[in-house]
Amino acid sequence: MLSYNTPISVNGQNAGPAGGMSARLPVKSLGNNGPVNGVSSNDAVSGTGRHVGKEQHIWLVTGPAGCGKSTVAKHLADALQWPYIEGDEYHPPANIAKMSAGIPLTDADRWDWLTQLREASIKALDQGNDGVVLTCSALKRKYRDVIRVAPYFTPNLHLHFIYLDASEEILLQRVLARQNHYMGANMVHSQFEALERPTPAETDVIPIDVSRPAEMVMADALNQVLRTIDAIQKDQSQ
Ligand SMILES: Nc1ncnc2c1ncn2[C@@H]1O[C@H](COP(=O)(O)OP(=O)(O)OP(=O)(O)O)[C@@H](O)[C@H]1O
Ligand SMILES: O=C(O)[C@H](O)[C@@H](O)[C@H](O)[C@H](O)CO
Repeated sequence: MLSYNTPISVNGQNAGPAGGMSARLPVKSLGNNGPVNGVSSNDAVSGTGRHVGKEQHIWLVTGPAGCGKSTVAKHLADALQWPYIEGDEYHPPANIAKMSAGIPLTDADRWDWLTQLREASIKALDQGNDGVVLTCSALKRKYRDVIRVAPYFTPNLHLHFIYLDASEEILLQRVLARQNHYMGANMVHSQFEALERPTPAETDVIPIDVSRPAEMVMADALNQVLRTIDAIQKDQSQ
């Protein structure tokens, strides 16, 4: 029986770094809904945006608290003019209360949140966007597998993860320096305890070293995204 504790094999989603970076945005018709927090459904077009032969992309920016998910995801969404979904905004109040109190979330606390994020990204694509960028810690392999269900039965939908990699010490410094956030520095260690770094077998994950300055990280992430999309476009046109 398939359970959330059983990693699902990933087939054919080769989103790893690829050659042929384009100087232009590689997507022919970029969606123009602009960055939004909390994508609402649009019944008039729901279901008509997908399955029409164009390539669509979900980019999930992942990593522990303070690694720079929001910073990178906003940059990508702005550059690509795609909707931006902030994963933290989808946590139920009970999860926020727990994290604010310094209590790490459990698997049970995260399942519905992950499913909602997956559904929200699909809604954004149903609205006709060519892609969507979302943030989600996705600390464990089985959490990433929940999102990996999104492109099932939809060959033109491509799911990619960016994993923002830095040491616990660096993230502790960044969270300590941050003001007015429910996730306190006391939570950073528990994030690393839960973390299962993506392995090379997870070929849909692009790791990015975020010990570097933010501008360098954002530029690297955008380059990797453009190269990956470009490679897929070329592959499809052959
Ligand atoms: N490469 C970087 N170098 C230095 N500081 C950074 C870098 N990236 C992000 N920051 C800063 O680190 C802090 C955390 O960044 P950000 O909020 O983007 O992380 P996050 O992963 O979304 O955090 P959380 O999941 O806890 O909401 C912010 O103050 C941000 O300005
Ligand atoms: O899975 C989790 O434990 C949570 O998603 C956290 O990672 C926070 O929501 C996020 O990082 C904000 O600090």
